[in-house]
Amino acid sequence: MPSILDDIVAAKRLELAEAMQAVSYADVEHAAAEQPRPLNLSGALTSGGIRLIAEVKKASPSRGLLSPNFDPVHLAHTYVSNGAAAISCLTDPRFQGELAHLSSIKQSGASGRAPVIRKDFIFDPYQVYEARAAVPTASS
Ligand SMILES: O=P(O)(O)OC[C@@H](O)[C@@H](O)c1c[nH]c2ccccc12
Repeated sequence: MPSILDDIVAAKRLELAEAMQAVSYADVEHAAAEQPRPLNLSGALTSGGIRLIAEVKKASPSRGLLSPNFDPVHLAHTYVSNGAAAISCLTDPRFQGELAHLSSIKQSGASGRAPVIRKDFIFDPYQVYEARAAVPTASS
């Protein structure tokens, strides 16, 4: 019997195929390579004391809508201002996440204050390049 993860991965494979139709592997790889060097995540998490990764998450399948007035940029800056060591941004549609949330957080300058990472079901390097590219590369 397929588990929920099997269903999610099947859906993700379709989403990935669509994204690759819209932006080629070579283009997303190139866009990622153009980005400035990211902040050091492992350094941010090992610099002493309790280090927290704060999550930008609008909703979840188990809990429903978590943040009705969801503002990813505002949330990210609030987290950093209050001491978060890093920001994790959900980009999966089952969590009402979008790649655009990650992009807007990065473009707001938050990624200069703390490392910003993509939280999603990652199984292809293309998705890592998408996360590095500043502009949304998929029709999300
Ligand atoms: O809010 P929930 O439904 O309890 O989910 C938590 C956790 O499973 C979820 O945040 C998570 C863990 N790993 C992931 C990978 C991708 C997307 C989401 C996730």
